[in-house]
Amino acid sequence: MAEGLQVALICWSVLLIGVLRVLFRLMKEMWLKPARIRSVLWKQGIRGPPPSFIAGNVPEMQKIQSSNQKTSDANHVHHNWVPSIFPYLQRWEQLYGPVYVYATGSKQHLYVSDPKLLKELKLQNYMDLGVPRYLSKPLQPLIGDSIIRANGQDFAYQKKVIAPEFFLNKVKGMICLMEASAVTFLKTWESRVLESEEGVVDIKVDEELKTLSADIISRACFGSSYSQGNQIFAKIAILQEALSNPSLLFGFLNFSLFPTESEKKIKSLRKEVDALLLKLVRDRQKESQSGGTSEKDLLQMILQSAANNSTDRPQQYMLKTDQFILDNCRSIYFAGSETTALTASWTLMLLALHPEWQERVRVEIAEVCGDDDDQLRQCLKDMDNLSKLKTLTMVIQESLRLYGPGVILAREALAKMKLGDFTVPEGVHIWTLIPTVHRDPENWGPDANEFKPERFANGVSEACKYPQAYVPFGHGSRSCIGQTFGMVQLKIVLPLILSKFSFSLSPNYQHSPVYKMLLLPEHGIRLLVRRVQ
Ligand code: HEM
Repeated sequence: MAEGLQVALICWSVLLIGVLRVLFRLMKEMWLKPARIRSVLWKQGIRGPPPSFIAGNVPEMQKIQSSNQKTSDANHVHHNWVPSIFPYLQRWEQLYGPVYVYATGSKQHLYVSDPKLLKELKLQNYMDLGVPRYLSKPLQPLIGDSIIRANGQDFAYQKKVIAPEFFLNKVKGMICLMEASAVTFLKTWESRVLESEEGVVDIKVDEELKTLSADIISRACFGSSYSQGNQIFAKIAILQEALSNPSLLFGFLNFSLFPTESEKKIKSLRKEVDALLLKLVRDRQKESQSGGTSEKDLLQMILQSAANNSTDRPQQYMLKTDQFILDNCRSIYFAGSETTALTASWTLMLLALHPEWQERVRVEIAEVCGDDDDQLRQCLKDMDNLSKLKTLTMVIQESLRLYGPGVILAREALAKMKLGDFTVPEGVHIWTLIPTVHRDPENWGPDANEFKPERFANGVSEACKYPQAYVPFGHGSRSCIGQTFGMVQLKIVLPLILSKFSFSLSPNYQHSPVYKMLLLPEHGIRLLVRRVQ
């Protein structure tokens, strides 16, 4: 009997110790650690909205968001739409200045829009500063463990393998495919305009340019197998849509014990995509082994590069070359396709609003490349001619300032680090809202919310006081690896479009930029398209 009591006592004690340990761990993660981080930041003079226990500032964020009525005036397109997407970030910036701290649950975030600190952020080493793990985890079905999600040594390895495939010398080799794809695409617009009664058609240009951009990236990735690539990318686009939930940003997701319908759909789409991609990879490997491929597309380059760099490959990729390739193919489509299409679409919307700039760009294209269609096509294949398109470059730069598709720069301090005079504890997430820094009147002047491409006449360094705060492609070691590819694509596609068509806003256009991982036009960009006289 006494023995039984003893055993029961031991069991209860073990259970109690277990429960206490779990409680202590929860307390540490939910309260002590966040409180310590906040106190470190607080002692350095960094303030912010007071968080509540467990939820942090989430209730306040939801309250500000829901009280923020979206004003959309169909007759007036205003470029200061920023308060409508993250109103709390703006409100807190007004209250606490360009550097402040806030919390979502136990996660501590440092908001930074001070240009001097942006410069410091740019200089940080990738070992100290990476992409937030909680943020990239839900995107795993899309980006896997690719370069977009990798941190530390893993990131360094992936960047070494992939980034060189997007250097200028490689992009030069892709100009012909960009041009060919755009010319084929524009034939459909030509016949629609021709067949219309009054020579004008109302087109949702963002939807259609998305198809063009996907076709270009598919040709760049898969060469002659691009039509299979297009099918795969169409499925990836659905996957991306299924994952685009803005609340991912702050990690306050709905928790469910069982997989939801949407999670099941995401899983099965991912399986389908990977099976199709793997077939392409296998076919290519077989062709290579039989010495039968002369393809120089991205898939081939990544296959070769992955093989050549196998000695310094991190352990987790030793047995997973296939996974490495699949993850990066999905990621390149995700990062490169819609971003470029959106930039082209917002640029056309701005040019539709500003016919004088539309005409200036058209005149420049004629001056550099001549009026004839064939002449233009030849001219655009020469990189030197692309760099002569100064007015077009200014227009694209201004469009990226006001409507850059990338909205958030997010980082996580992977170790305790120095940021200017501040010490940032490990685990802090650092945020910059790109459209806010692109509209800072202190940096850009009182006309910061106006479309004025002339501000870029002498380059970015002369356009504003702090050029480091112009970040449409991000900054530092994590900046966009596809910047050259994207810019070259825009400088080929836009001249081909503008030399043939003129644009004005459709009466059906409703100006409503929204955030869904990228800056999207909620109701599409509807423009009236006519043949240039
Ligand atoms: C106009 C077009 C584009 C814009 C505005 C754009 C913008 C951006 C931005 C803002 C980032 C985040 C950078 C940061 O956090 O500092 C990024 C990252 C990235 N972009 Fe782009 N991008 C464009 C086109 C492309 C293209 C064409 C590709 C590939 C073909 C590409 C591939 C990537 C990749 C792989 C990353 C992740 C880099 C990393 O995590 O280190 N992007 N891009």
